[in-house]
Amino acid sequence: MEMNIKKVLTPTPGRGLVIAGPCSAETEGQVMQCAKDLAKLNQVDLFRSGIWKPRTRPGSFEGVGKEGLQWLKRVKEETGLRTTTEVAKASHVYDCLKAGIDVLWLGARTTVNPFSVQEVADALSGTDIPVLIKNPINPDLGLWQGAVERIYKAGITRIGLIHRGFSYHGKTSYRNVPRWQMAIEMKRKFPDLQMFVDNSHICGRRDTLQEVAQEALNLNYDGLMTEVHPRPDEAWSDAAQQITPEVFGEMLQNLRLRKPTADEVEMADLIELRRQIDEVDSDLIGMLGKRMQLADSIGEFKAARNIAVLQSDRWEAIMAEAAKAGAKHGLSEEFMKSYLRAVHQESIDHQDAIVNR
Ligand SMILES: O=C(O)C(=O)C[C@]1(C(=O)O)C=C[C@@H](O)C=C1
Repeated sequence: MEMNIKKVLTPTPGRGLVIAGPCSAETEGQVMQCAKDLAKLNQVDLFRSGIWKPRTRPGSFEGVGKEGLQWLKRVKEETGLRTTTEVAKASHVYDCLKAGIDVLWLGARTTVNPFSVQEVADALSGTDIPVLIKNPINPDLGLWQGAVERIYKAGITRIGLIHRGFSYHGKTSYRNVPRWQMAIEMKRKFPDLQMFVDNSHICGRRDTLQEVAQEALNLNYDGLMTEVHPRPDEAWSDAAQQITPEVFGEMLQNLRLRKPTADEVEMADLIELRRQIDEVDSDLIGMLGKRMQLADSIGEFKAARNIAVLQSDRWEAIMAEAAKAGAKHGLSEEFMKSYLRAVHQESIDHQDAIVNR
């Protein structure tokens, strides 16, 4: 789909874009205090706060509702900070437009549902308010892409992406695993869309916020969305991941913005290193091709003798040996596992084609 996308926020040279504010607007006092403290940092581009909170189970704090929009209006009047909040229904959009909210965002639980996205898109039609779109809860790039397309088709041209990580059933130190490759793929599909990292939802805790924000800047994200609360421990939602404006200010100080690419002088050295990488890649592909030819021969052997393609004991042995060899060369266990799984599947596919002939 041909798109003419514009920036949601205009960057200040030399620093990344910053969206910050409490997870939820709780009281007028809490919102105003947070906004005033953040405004003092002089680095915040947009003040965020949840007014309607989609909670997993009923009974948790579900947001103050419409009343909170007036507090955001006051934030803008008294601090000059532009404001943003989450919308999930047509009525939310109308209320926000009436209250003069500057930017809207679609949450992960909305992006996941095309009916909801379409309802919001229809309500947006005829307006030109910028919209940020969080990734869906599950790692389905199509849903994220679909949400962008629905909002764009409604006539919105200032659209951005928020990477908040994905639900994961296994053991992990993240609240929502980042799966950076999904965001990278989204950037590849939509190079003009600004990309923000929601480090609060990826981490779910305070001590890793900085590390994840830096990782995003290393990957050339445009900025971050972080949850900041004047008294994080007392927050009515997501207390564990919120930090004070002061700690947030320190975090911003410590973040290093990266240049998008090398300048002309640096480029010469980079070109030589890239040439060497191309050579190694070409060798690796040649070796993989050779490996698959051997798998084909084993496939012929098995076809002639009616032997199963999968040989679990042999594969276990290969995995164990390769993990050790990989470690010696500085390759992580995680990388070795996914590399070997891909090789094994390709080998099985090759042999399947032969034994099924
Ligand atoms: O050794 C075999 O029997 C093979 O088929 C080769 C191979 C491999 O690619 O290394 C592929 C499938 C088996 O599960 C185990 C190993």
